[in-house]
Amino acid sequence: MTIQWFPGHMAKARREVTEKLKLVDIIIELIDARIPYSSRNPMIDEIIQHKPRLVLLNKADMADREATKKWIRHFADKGVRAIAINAQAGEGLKQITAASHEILKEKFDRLKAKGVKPRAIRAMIVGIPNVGKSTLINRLAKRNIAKTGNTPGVTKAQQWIKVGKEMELLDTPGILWPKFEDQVVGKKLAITGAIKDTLLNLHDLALYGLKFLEEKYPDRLQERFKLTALPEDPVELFEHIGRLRGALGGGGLVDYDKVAELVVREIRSEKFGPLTFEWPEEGLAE
Ligand SMILES: Nc1nc2c(ncn2[C@@H]2O[C@H](COP(=O)(O)OP(=O)(O)OP(=O)(O)O)[C@@H](O)[C@H]2O)c(=O)[nH]1
Repeated sequence: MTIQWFPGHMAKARREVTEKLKLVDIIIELIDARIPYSSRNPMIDEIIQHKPRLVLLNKADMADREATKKWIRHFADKGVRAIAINAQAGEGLKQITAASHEILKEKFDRLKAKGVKPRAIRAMIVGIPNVGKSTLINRLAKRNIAKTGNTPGVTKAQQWIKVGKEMELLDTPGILWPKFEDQVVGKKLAITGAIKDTLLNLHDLALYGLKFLEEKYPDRLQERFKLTALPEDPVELFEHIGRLRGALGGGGLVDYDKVAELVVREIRSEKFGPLTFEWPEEGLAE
């Protein structure tokens, strides 16, 4: 689903998350393992304040394992617990309750010392659109609950979903807006499919993807497009791919639109294997 984010929507989304903060012990922040920086809401720290949090690197099946390990260490260095999961296949989900327990241990021990009866941990999932919030909620609930495509601003009665005996989850996730200002962030969101019907020029996006592959995964690029060498000129690369794949138009000329479409589609559908588009050592501004 695509949401056009206007200032009013952002204020409303923020307000909704802020209100629900009071109901929960912990925030489960869902991000995309392929773009852990770009898939975070730009104001997340400000919004959730000092509320304990667990970061889930979702879609880890589509990300570079090495990068995911590094990101987990990177978060740990900042004192934030992060876990890699695949919400679609239900992988890594057992760790969620265990990690939440650890994060909240002190708080719950304090309550216990005060004589408060032990209770389940209350949690809420937050994240930008398309990061996998509904998929995860359904997985954790073991049934179909969250409608994919909740729009911020549409309030309904809160319900709690039991996740085993030890956790309760708000049935509606907090949907927060993505980063917009930075063009490269926009490209990363588009190339991973977080923004589908992209306003970005498809040629630009394909070029970005090819350049990224050339820099980070040159072997995979060469292999897939049967390249003996990587051409300097992107036009040459487009020509080569077009002829190889028969992406031709009138007069047998290479159709650049078709090539761009093909490149973006193949990157999104993992034809180049699992890819991570940003690494912690790049020192992206936090
Ligand atoms: N490969 C892979 N795909 C996933 C994973 N989690 C979710 N997806 C897919 O990502 C897409 C978006 O998932 P949703 O659960 O609808 O995302 P959402 O965050 O609820 O999206 P909004 O409702 O727009 O806020 C769907 O096509 C899911 O099947 C995962 O771990 N791995």
